[in-house]
Amino acid sequence: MASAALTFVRRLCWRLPCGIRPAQAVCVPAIHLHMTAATMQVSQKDFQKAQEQLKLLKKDPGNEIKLKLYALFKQATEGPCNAPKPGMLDFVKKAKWDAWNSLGNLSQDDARQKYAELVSSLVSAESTRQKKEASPEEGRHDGYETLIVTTKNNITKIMFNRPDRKNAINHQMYREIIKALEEAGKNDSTIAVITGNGDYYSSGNDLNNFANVQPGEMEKMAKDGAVLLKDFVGHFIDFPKPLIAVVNGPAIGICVTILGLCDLVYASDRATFHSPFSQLGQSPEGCSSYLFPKIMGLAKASEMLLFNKKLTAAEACAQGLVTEVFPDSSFQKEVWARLEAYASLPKNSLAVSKQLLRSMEKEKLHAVNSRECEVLTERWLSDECVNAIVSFFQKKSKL
Ligand SMILES: CCC/C=C/C(=O)SCCNC(=O)CCNC(=O)[C@H](O)C(C)(C)COP(=O)([O-])OP(=O)([O-])OC[C@H]1O[C@@H](n2cnc3c(N)ncnc32)[C@H](O)[C@@H]1OP(=O)([O-])[O-]
Repeated sequence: MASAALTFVRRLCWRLPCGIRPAQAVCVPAIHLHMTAATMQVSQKDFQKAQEQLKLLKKDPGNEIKLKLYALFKQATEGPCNAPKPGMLDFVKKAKWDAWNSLGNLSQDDARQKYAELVSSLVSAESTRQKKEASPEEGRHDGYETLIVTTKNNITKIMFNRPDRKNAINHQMYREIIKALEEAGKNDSTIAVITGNGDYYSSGNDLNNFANVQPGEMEKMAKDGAVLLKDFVGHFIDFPKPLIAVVNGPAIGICVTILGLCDLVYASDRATFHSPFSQLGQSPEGCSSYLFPKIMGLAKASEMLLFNKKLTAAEACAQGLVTEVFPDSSFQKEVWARLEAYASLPKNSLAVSKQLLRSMEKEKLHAVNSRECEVLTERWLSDECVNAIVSFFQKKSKL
């Protein structure tokens, strides 16, 4: 059962990003009769230009936008949805049909207009992003695709940088975080800071990590995943300098549990803390099964780790997981001013003091990490876990 369901996930993941290519996949039929020749010409020209521009986009705009484009294209070229509704189990066709059908009686002229506007906003967002990337931030480290890593004013900042995926952590990002921690541990910086780019801190493990699994390779996927996770958490346990989490928005799963291994956690009042392991058929990691009861007491830890309770920033602070909460409007300014002051303190004194606070627990934490990864290896092969992931990809469940 588990393997059949994952095969389905693989099919969906392959088809959703590539399957909806509005400008390329659907040919443009004859122009509409109810418009005047002049409006028709201008609108049709813009519409065709938009289709050409769409093909030139370098970055995948994501399934939601692709569905919108698909729907507007169909409406613009064929009018209101007249196709028969696909069966419930044909998820991709159903998502496309729903998007088209949701446009109701929008006129073809308006659909063309909206299509052109949407493409224009995507083109301009891409051009802004490219300009930003062309003038790299001072002190930026090379060699990262999923992170922005900089060292400035004695601070190495490791920023999750997949904002269009809510900073979900894919395999590449796990490996890059490991590399960034190794660099930050050895370089001249006094402290290291982890934060997120965009509205989320991170939505946790990227569920696509489970998607591209061939039938018969599930056990290998689970074992390899556990090896990577153990190494990832191990680098947090062994990190030699003060490590500070700047939680700019909602945090989910693995990026919540590893907060217990950070030395300070500063949070915006927009942040939330959610570790929905049983909901996903999984189990706690990041040493949270040991550290959360120590930090907040067994009763509160159980509410979070067994029963998926999502905490507000204020609740997380009251329970000791977060050091201090700041209003979102002044969050970056206040926190970075404070961090710059900390980073001017004597570097070696901070490092040895951190070791005094943490070193007695290190052996225990590595043992907990190993055990948590063993349990997760089994969980990832369970029907409970596979069904939860399939359900996410069917868009039936969001947290
Ligand atoms: C390894 C050890 C064990 C780990 C444990 C954990 O971390 S457990 C915790 C595991 N984490 C979860 O279970 C969280 C699952 N995610 C969610 O429940 C929701 O996405 C949300 C509540 C985070 C944001 O809802 P929203 O309506 O504000 O935004 P949106 O949904 O439109 O998101 C934009 C795009 O990003 C995509 N994307 C986002 N996160 C993930 C992800 N983790 N994975 C993959 N994709 C993800 C999303 O599909 C969408 O893509 P599309 O359609 O444009 O191609």
